[in-house]
Amino acid sequence: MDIKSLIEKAIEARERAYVPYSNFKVGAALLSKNGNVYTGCNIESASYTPTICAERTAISKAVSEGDREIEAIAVIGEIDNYTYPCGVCRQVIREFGKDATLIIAKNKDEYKTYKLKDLLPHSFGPEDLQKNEE
Ligand SMILES: O=c1ccn([C@H]2C[C@H](O)[C@@H](CO)O2)c(=O)[nH]1
Ligand SMILES: [Zn+2]
Repeated sequence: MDIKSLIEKAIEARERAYVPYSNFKVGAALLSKNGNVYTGCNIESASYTPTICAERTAISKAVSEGDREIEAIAVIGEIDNYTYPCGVCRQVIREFGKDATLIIAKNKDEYKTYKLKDLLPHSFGPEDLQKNEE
């Protein structure tokens, strides 16, 4: 799965966003270390708080299928603008993809790539809790 194909899957998922409140569609496509792709869109709620971002929808699909390791995740929000994952999503990506690559796309041809650690420096993660158990 190349980067462009992953972005195209994120764009397709974006079309399925359920966003009656913000009208801001976001799509994500997660490539697992096993080579599987899981897509996600944001899903809003009339009571607002239960809203789930596109990234976490994709991660929930992967993890609930037993695929726990993120190789890369592509994200696209507003077309022709870069939309970066919110802080909550960065933390959830951290849980399953300490070394993940984030692909932030404007459209199918223009994107930037980052390592999770550069978007969430000095992060707290599962290993930090395990140290406590020793
Ligand atoms: O990276 C992001 C940023 C925002 N949203 C969603 C949440 C909400 O539905 C809408 C506006 O914040 O965009 C995502 O899905 N991913
Ligand atoms: Zn988010």
